[in-house]
Amino acid sequence: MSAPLLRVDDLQVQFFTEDGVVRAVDGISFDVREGELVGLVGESGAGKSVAVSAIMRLVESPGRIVGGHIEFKGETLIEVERGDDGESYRTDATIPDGELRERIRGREIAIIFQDPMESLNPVFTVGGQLREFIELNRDLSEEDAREEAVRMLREVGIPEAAARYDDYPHQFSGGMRQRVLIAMALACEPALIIADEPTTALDVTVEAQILDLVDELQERYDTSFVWVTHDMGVVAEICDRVNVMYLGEIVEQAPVDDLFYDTQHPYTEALLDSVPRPDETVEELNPIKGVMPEAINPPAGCRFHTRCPDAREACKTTNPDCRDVTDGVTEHRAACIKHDAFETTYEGSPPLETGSGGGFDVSLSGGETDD
Ligand SMILES: Nc1ncnc2c1ncn2[C@@H]1O[C@H](COP(=O)(O)OP(=O)(O)OP(=O)(O)O)[C@@H](O)[C@H]1O
Ligand code: NI
Repeated sequence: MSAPLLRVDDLQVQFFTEDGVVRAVDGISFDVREGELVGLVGESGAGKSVAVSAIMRLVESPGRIVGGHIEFKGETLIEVERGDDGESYRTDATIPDGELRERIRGREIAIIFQDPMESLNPVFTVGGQLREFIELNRDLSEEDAREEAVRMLREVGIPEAAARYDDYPHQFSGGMRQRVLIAMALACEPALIIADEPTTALDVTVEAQILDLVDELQERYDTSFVWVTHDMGVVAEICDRVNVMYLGEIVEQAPVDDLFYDTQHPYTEALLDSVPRPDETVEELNPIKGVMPEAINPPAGCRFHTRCPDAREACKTTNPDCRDVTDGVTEHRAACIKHDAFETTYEGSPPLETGSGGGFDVSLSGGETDD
């Protein structure tokens, strides 16, 4: 098998706040192969956005990448090691800031955010912004860049693209603005697009259109994607492989079908039970019990044990790594000591009372209760 396009190895990102250190991303590893669409899914606060912004070294202060190694096409986007003094520092293998900005960002790796208004400038026309971006990044003349911009707008399904070229962002609907951002992301034909909940703010019909578009474009351009979402329906529809995050860690990692039909982690099970599934009609949805604990002071042992229906005494002390729990062929990993792959005392350990009493139910959309 060829080397992955993107390899994230033991990434750790922390925020140094007045209240203490937030372990937002706490040692995650995953990779993305050519042409693959890889999902990053989990509740609000799991660390999804921080993880993807670390790939482009866009973590904002007081946050810092304090450990790990990220490789893209064999180049080191970042490598952080801990020195003898306990401080973390970038190794010499890490490519310099200027090079990352000029050679990688936008050209090789593009990012699409949830809110297009944050990425589009309201005082310039949509077409003008797209044209300028193409001109800057692809060494085209103004005229050629303009033509290319119109072509890209057409490509992402903007009706009457040439006529809409001179419109301002506010004259576009939310879905149309998101299409413009996709056009901008695709404009340099990057090898990888990182999308952080780009459809979350859209209504379901528009979301479905955008997801179809992404599917189609992915096939045509063979672009790889990292797709951040809290929506298992979106995962089912577009992902090839999936990473499930909980409190800064990846708890399950699998090809999408295995994740749905051969679920190995109780948190993933809970996630699947809490949302309507495309493949099943259920009488009633079961929201995940309890509130996700704070990343500033995560529970000892398995971080999910405070809400886990399968939790036992042993789960209070062992924080399992994410390891192969099935046949070793499908690359299906989970971080749960109930599996034989973990030689622990789980079997003989007494069950824990969790989740069921008190607390309140959380929905995936970010802490609102559904009442
Ligand atoms: N600037 C910041 N300062 C302090 N803590 C932060 C900062 N940004 C993020 N965090 C913390 O990092 C953790 C991960 O946040 P992140 O935004 O990555 O979650 P997420 O999975 O993307 O959630 P959502 O689905 O709501 O977007 C959270 O505990 C969050 O409070
Ligand atoms: Ni986020």
